Amino acid sequence: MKSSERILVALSGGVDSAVAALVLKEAGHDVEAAYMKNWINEDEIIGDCPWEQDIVDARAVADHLGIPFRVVNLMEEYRERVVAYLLDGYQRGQTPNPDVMCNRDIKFGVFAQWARDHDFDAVATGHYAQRTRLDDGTFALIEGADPNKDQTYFLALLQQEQLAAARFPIGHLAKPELRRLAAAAGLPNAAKKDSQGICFIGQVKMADFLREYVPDDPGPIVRATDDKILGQHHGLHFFTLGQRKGIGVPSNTDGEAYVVVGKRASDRALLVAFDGPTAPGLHTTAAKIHSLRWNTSAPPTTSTALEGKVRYRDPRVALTFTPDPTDPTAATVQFETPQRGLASGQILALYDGPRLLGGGVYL
Ligand SMILES: Nc1ncnc2c1ncn2[C@@H]1O[C@H](COP(=O)(O)OP(=O)(O)OP(=O)(O)O)[C@@H](O)[C@H]1O
Repeated sequence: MKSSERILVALSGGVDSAVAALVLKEAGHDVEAAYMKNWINEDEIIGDCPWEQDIVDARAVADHLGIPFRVVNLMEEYRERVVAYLLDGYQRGQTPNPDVMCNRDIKFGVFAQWARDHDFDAVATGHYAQRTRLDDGTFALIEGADPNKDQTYFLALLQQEQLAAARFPIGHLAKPELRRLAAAAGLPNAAKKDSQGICFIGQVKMADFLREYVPDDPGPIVRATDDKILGQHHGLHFFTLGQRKGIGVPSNTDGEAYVVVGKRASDRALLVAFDGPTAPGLHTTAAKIHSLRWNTSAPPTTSTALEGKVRYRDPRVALTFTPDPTDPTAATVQFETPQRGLASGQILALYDGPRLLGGGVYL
């Protein structure tokens, strides 16, 4: 790495990417900033999107740091790559992860290409992840130093070329320390609340988004244990395996709550059962994975003991990874302990200790 690089910081208006820009600037890099604009922000079909305020905040941070700022319009690419994937997944009854795909295809895809085209050496974000150079000159991605904030899960599908041109300047920081740095530097958004949820919908709830874009497709709510019809739902796409909230069927008198345990395509039935270790279909020890991508140059070629995060914020769990001998993008994983609610379309991130190796999608 050159001692001083020309780096484009993806500035969201939030405090994490603001401190990312600050850290790089203080390290002597030639730093510029860009806000990515996505289509949903522009359409403003649903609710109150904070994107205009985010741009104001991002610009104020850039001004404060004295770095150039622009808005990069990626609405078309976003619609094609992330929103289409999201809607298609939900329509097929799956649980897609737009954040992971946004990172793979937009931030470290078209946005990174935009940066290359404009002579930047790298793109930096405010993700809590640590990138280190290995002896062979390749890069490894290690969990963020703050265990409560680690975001490597969302970077599970990045490949080595993407890591090579990525920078994560805040990965070594704990959030309280980052806030202190932001305040000490007088960053105008030092006390701004953390954003929640997926990168393009902002504060909009996924259910509201789906109501707008996916037609209702009603069917029965059926108890899996005895096939009793308990009610009606508006569409299977509103539900995910393991979901308890918003099913619309009351608990029984013992206070046992219903949980989604499956979807039956033939009659569009939402299958539910009382939540617990014996709920049929809720817990699994084995899963098939497809669309695997690795950031390591040596992905496992035989059955290998690894760890995995089955969802963001879950701890790493032990598993045996067995590659499909005929398809390098497919595998089977066997978990040491049963895992709850592994929905088709969700992402499995694969780790060797704190090092993220890659990830794939549940079949
Ligand atoms: N609209 C956007 N424009 C530019 N960069 C963005 C945008 N949305 C997200 N990012 C980048 O991706 C990183 C992770 O995004 P995420 O939505 O998880 O935000 P976050 O962790 O709350 O960070 P921040 O505090 O910077 O918003 C951000 O730190 C930022 O670098």
